[in-house]
Amino acid sequence: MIELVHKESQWEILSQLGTGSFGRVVKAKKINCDGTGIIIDICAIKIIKKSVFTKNEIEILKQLDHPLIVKYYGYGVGENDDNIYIYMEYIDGYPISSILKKQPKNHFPEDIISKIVIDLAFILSYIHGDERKIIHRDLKCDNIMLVNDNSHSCEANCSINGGSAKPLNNQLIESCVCNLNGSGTDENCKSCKLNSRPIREIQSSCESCGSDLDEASTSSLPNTTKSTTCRLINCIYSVSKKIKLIDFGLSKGCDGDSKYYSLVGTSTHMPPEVALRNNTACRKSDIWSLGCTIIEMAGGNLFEKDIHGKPKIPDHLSSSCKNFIQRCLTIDPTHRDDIINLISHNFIDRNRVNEEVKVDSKSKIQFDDEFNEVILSGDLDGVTEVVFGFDFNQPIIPGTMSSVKKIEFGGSFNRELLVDSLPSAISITFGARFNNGNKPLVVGAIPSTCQYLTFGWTFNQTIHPRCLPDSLKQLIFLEGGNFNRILEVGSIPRSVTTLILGDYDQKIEKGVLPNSLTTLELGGEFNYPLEGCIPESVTSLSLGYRFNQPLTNNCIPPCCKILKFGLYFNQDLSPGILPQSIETLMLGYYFNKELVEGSLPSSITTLLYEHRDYPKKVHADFYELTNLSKDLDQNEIVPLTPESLPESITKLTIGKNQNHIIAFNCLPPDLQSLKYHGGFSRALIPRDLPSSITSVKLYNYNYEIKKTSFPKSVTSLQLGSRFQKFIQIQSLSNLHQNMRDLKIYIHDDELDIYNLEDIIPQTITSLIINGENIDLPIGVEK
Ligand SMILES: Nc1ncnc2c1ncn2[C@@H]1O[C@H](COP(=O)(O)OP(=O)(O)OP(=O)(O)O)[C@@H](O)[C@H]1O
Repeated sequence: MIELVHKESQWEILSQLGTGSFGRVVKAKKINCDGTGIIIDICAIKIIKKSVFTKNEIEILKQLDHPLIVKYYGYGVGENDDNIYIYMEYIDGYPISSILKKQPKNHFPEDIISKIVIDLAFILSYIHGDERKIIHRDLKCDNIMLVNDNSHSCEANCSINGGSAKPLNNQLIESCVCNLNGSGTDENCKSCKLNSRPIREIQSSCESCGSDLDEASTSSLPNTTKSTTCRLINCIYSVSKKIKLIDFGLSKGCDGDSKYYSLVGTSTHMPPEVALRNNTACRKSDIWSLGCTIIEMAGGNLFEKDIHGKPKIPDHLSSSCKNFIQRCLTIDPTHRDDIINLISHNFIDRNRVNEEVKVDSKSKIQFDDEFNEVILSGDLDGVTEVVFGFDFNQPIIPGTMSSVKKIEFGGSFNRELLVDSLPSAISITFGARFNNGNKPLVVGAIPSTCQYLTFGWTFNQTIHPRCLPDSLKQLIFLEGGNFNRILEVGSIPRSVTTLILGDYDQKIEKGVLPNSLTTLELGGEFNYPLEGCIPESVTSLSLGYRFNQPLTNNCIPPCCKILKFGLYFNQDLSPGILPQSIETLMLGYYFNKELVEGSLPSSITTLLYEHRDYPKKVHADFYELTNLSKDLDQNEIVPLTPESLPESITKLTIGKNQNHIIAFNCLPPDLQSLKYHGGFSRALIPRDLPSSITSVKLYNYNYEIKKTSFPKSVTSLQLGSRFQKFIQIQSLSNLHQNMRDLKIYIHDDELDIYNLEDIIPQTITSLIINGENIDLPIGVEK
């Protein structure tokens, strides 16, 4: 790393941007470029005392190059002082925590929260990704800057409200240079026009239109220049569409999911595993902080905790937003979603579509199921989202839906889609009976704006090359649907990243699937060799229940991370067949081949073994399957052995086949989560489970629980299932003191909760019995 000498004479300090616990940040201009290597003009400089400086922040920053992350330029050692100067991109904007303070009720509207969360999800997936493996460790509103993009003006926005618009001017609210010693603004400074205004305080009036931002305060501005609707966040959001993440001072690189013990971060946003220093902190610790950051943006009080120690989720949020937060706030990090899972959560997905859809207008029309009249010109002017009910089956006349960006048809619609009938649609979803009036789609019927296209069960028309637009990102033929036409090269546009081919039952020729694909699901019936047909770009591949073809070298794409086989797959997995990129592997119920050492790549962290999925069509075959499983002779079962499970596995799910017994004392050494649908043939003994394990689900275990049955690391336990009730209830009192979450299934007639009062350990903070949440402590109402 090149270490420069920071010469004060070369820099003109323009203003102070902020202070933090490690130092201060200033905006500065390079006035003398003399070959020091720094070529940027204006930048932000973080000034830190050498005594508290670690190279950590710069080691991390130099690995990052992302439009939503502050850019790092270099660092210098003070020529005449004992400071370190970190040169970074100057971000013209505000920390969103400051903007929040000026929002009514200190919260952002949910649509703005969702935009910020989408950006944060992209940032986290970038830093957490395997190429970088970086944990930020201090995610919070203070460290997220809302960027003010001066290339636009909010003049139009403000003048609508009668304001005297002027461009946003950041200089106005930065503190005077007299404050550069970091001691706070100098009230006596003659040149300081801002007097003792706190550093980077956001004004209480909108800078753009002068309107009062605080409803309660009285403004000296005449009424004519006041805008009641213009709020700073709206002004900024109308001119800026992005955030930037700053402050990597506490960040850490992690190898794989290496753990850490240090107590770092901000207490309000700190995940339990960091507070407990129990060495389970990992990339998912940022996910907890993400949940807290959303609560912060939604005006929640992070000090208000529920009985599990989780911050309370504000009531006013939508159910999908609440669910998203709940998933971030899962106590046990092994059960907490990672960012890849969260990106496909409907809070992000729905809003990602909506963000693109609701560019200008807010209007949505949902018709009743009985509505079935022709839409005439002018009926839907300005409407951006239309949802038709079940009965609607009228032709769409070109010119009647010019503003519609998102459209969903109900079950009956089966009219031919005419060219230009949906000229601006971004998302189109057809219902169950749609088959384009039983004619092939013509070029232009699906508009060149369309990015998300879903066909229902009936659709089965040839898709001619170039018939679908190059704008398309996601193409879905529903599972169990009829679509089964041979796809030609060019049928699937080169822009598509997600393709779900419902029940497709055709061989796929080389080159048919474009290289843009990252997610591919080949439906239930598909059972053809994969060789050459799956593009190398695919990172998530799901094969349907019927697939059972031998795998050849390189037939699985080399960067594939998620690989799912369905029910019937039972082919040799010789070492090297599966690429070293796979992190999640699902092997179906009938998989019964020997797994030798190296069969499963050592990149796997999650293994679902003997998985039994229930796609619609499988129901028809259910009896066939049940009989087959009965026919399996115990001797024919190939057991899992310690050699067959790579040490990298942290999550293991084993299916229902009771004969698949593994040597428990040889489970992978870092295993964190075990879900076992089968039954044990003996009681657990102390060395059965590794001491890394935190979550155990035993769907069919009926031995007495001993004090040593579970290692002290286990904090979450499920005993029994709906079909296999747990009967050794008295022995639950032997559960150790670290146990927090307990889920049990017992016979209803044994269920007198108050009898459990003396049995369930007091340390349990979450108790679910037969699917019901039980209020704790038990017996309080007695
Ligand atoms: N690149 C930048 N451009 C503009 N302003 C910045 C930049 N970096 C930091 N700031 C401002 O300076 C403040 C302090 O920066 P930062 O959070 O990086 O410092 P810190 O000493 O690490 O703080 P903390 O106490 O949160 O760890 C930020 O809240 C922000 O307002």
